[in-house]
Amino acid sequence: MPTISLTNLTKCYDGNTEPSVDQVSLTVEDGEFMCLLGPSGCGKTTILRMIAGIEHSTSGEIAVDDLVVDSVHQSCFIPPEQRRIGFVFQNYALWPHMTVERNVDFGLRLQKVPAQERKERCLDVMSKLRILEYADRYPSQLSGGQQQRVALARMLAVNPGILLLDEPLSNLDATLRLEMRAELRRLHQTFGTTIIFVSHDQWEAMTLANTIAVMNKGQLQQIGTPDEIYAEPCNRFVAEFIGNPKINIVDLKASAAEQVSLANHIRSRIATNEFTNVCAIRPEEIILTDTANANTLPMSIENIMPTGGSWVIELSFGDDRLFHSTQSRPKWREGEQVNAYLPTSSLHFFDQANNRLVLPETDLDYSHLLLNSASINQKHTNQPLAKQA
Ligand SMILES: Nc1ncnc2c1ncn2[C@@H]1O[C@H](COP(=O)(O)OP(=O)(O)OP(=O)(O)O)[C@@H](O)[C@H]1O
Repeated sequence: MPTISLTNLTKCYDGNTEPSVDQVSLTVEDGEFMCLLGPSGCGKTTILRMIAGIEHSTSGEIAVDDLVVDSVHQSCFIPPEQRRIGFVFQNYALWPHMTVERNVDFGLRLQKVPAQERKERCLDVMSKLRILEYADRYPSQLSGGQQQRVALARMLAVNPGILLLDEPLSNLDATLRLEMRAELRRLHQTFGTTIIFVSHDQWEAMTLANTIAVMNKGQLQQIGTPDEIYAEPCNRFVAEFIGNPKINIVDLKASAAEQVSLANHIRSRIATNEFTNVCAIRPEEIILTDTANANTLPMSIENIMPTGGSWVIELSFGDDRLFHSTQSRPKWREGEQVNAYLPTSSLHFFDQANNRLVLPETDLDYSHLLLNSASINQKHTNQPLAKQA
């Protein structure tokens, strides 16, 4: 299967002041399942359309294996039909007057594949996608998920080296989406096709892709495995975009020196420097305990929100709010005090330009913050916390 390389790929639509895709460079390896992930309007579909050849680039280059398929600089543009790339759109546009089998057969007929081979390939792909029993039905007689599978079958029948999927699950309900995700994973394992998948749904991207490319405002932010992107976001945008509930952000520069705040205590325990702007911690990384120790901070439980199988707990410390998430039923009630541990290794730091900073490892020792409930009740008075000996 082919490899796709984008080098400084840029697209400026006529009349727009900002590029929709801005100097994007990435490689999609043979057999990889990559997801382009980012908020609406960040340029994901435009990249897909340029790879398919439906849109011309403004500058930069697209190569499939060693063959340049789009480069203004080299005056080269290979038309879509010669790229061996299949494209499944958000609305999968089946031919309404053709049966399922005729729809699946469509691309093979265009390629003038002999009748017997066409029949065999259609049967094979319909059976793999479990739509054989609907072969004689028309699209209007199928559910959304079944139509989706027909659209995929139509693409796979022509055996494209590369499959481009533009939010193909966006029109489906939650149950069907889940089924189709499993279907897509199976499909990728069975056919080994190189897939580029566009989504603005981080859950979809994390569960499906081998590699995620996070985009924002036309620019590539980070590329890596789902684990890498989650565990080591390269900037604040990626940290906040990935993760549900969202990562907690503590502005290290916001509070006055004498204020009771997480910022002050993190700053007093970690060797931050003048570049350190914000600290972040994922909700599930906060550990809550009954017993205070040298490494815990006293917090109040403001809210406990069940989300079905897990819980989100809103905590307060002084004027700061943190969200904790857990899959264990909380044993505390709203209004109670709890001790929170923020492991040093779970803290992320970002500079003024919002880029990730790696600070020297320091133990977060909160021993001077071991407060009794009386002192935590002072939280809204902005009194400095008494240090324990
Ligand atoms: N034909 C066009 N002419 C002018 N601007 C366009 C055109 N197509 C897209 N754009 C602009 O380019 C930017 C990127 O659009 P694109 O559709 O690639 O984003 P996206 O990340 O796929 O968004 P979504 O998730 O909403 O589909 C947007 O600001 C959009 O308005």
